Amino acid sequence: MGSDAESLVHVLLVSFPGQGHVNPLLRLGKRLASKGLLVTFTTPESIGKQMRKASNIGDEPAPVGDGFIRFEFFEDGWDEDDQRRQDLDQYLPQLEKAGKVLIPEMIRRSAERNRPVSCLINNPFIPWVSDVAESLSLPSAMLWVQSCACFAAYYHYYHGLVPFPSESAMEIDVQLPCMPLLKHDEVPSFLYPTTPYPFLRRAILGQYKNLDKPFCILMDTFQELELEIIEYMSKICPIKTVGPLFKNPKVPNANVRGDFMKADDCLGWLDSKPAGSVVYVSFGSVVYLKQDQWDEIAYGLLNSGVNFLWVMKPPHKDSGYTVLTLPEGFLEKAGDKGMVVQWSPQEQVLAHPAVAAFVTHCGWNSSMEALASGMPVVAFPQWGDQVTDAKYLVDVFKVGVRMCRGEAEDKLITRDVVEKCLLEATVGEKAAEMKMNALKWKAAAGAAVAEGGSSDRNIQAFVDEVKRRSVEVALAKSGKSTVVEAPEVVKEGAATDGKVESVS
Ligand SMILES: O=c1ccn([C@@H]2O[C@H](COP(=O)(O)OP(=O)(O)O)[C@@H](O)[C@H]2O)c(=O)[nH]1
Ligand SMILES: O=C(/C=C/c1ccccc1)O[C@@H]1O[C@H](CO)[C@@H](O)[C@H](O)[C@H]1O
Repeated sequence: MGSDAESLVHVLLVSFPGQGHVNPLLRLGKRLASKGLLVTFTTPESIGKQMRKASNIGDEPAPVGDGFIRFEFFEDGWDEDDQRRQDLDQYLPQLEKAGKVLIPEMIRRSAERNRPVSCLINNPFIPWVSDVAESLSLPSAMLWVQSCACFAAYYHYYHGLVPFPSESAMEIDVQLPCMPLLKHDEVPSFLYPTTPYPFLRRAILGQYKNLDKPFCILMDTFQELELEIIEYMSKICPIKTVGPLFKNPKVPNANVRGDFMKADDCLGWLDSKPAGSVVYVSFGSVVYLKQDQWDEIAYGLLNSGVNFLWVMKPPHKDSGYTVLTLPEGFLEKAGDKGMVVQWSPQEQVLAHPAVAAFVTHCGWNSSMEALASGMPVVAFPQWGDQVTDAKYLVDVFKVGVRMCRGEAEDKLITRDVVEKCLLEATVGEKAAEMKMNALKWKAAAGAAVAEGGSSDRNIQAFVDEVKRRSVEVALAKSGKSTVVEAPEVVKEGAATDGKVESVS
């Protein structure tokens, strides 16, 4: 490593190995690096292998703006093809067991190589990272990768602050402070008593047990988007909004990516299509539909006559899902009107002028990417935060039409409904209105991350705080007492009124 990188304050980012977790944490990493930090990004080697294969991840730190980002993966202690990784109730404890040994070792090695770690940052599902930080007397922060509205919903559920659907009252609506009334099926669906995904509820709520440990909760949203609930929750928790993280105005650095699969080339095909003529269809990295629903979407696309780019990702080999197929003759009937890929360069697709609307499962990354790209959506939520995101996209942000309600609905959405929604989102008055709203959000998102915008100021304040704490950590480790008057100004000696003291 060059001496430049060694002189920088070093933060370690630890990610749960899911695409929807890696993407925002890596984007945060790039943003922090661009502001002059050395960032190490880590996640289990099982995913590290895929990331190396899909993207150009080298062994050397990559320069990003004023700083650097590097990757170092860790073994989770299971064989490469262990199927238990698909079962979170088994995998999360294993990850914790391995991580609690290997992350401190990684930090020790770093210190030996003259780049001591000053702060740890994790994303949900792996709250033990804050315990590791605490055990090493290091500060920690957490990046929440969903909306602030969902953060608030889980918070109120965890602390029993308002009634949620329960076995005795399944269909009650939920009123949270500073939020619109959520119908029972607009509450994050892992909180339903009947959810088939209780392991995901446990995984998410695990973070709330440790919520007092991180000194800062970073969020991939922006103040102007969720103003009231952000202000409300900021009085309870140390929240800093830093989104949309995928927009890095100063240093796009497209070379550092965290895709688990190489994206298929579809941009040339999009280039050949007229402006605003294509519908982009993708359900993220985890959701896998049933074959009959897939068929209805296929016919809905054909019948609507729109051009379409459809992501049909292969299921994980251990997921137990059967590989989906397209109806017989589908591709021939679609001809040049349609393209089907296994994985797309989604950020670029959403920014492409040929794309008119996005049929999405409403994962938070996809939702933010759509909003920040000025892209209207057809909301097709399946579970978890997606049902709440869909409510916001359609009723609050007013950039979408609703194609379904999600987990509690449990019914087949027919080809006629699919066709109707596609047309509603692409032609006519409503489509124009949604596009106008989406463009307003795009401008607001751009302003939030531009120099001096709300998210940029928050990132800068966070970086300053990490730097300030890094001096305290270094002095504490060297056995000296410190007084900090202002960020980056450190004096040895006794504390006086209004000043922060830290003693080793
Ligand atoms: O073909 C695809 C599908 C998805 N994504 C990216 O994968 C992430 C999916 O995250 P999201 O929260 O939307 O859904 P999840 O996969 O976590 O359900 C987003 O950043 C997308 O841009 C992509 O790059 N190409
Ligand atoms: O990433 C996940 C879930 C991963 C998982 C599930 C089961 C077994 C192994 C891994 O969920 C997505 O997270 C996003 C960020 O929290 C969220 O916005 C999406 O809606 C989820 O699909």
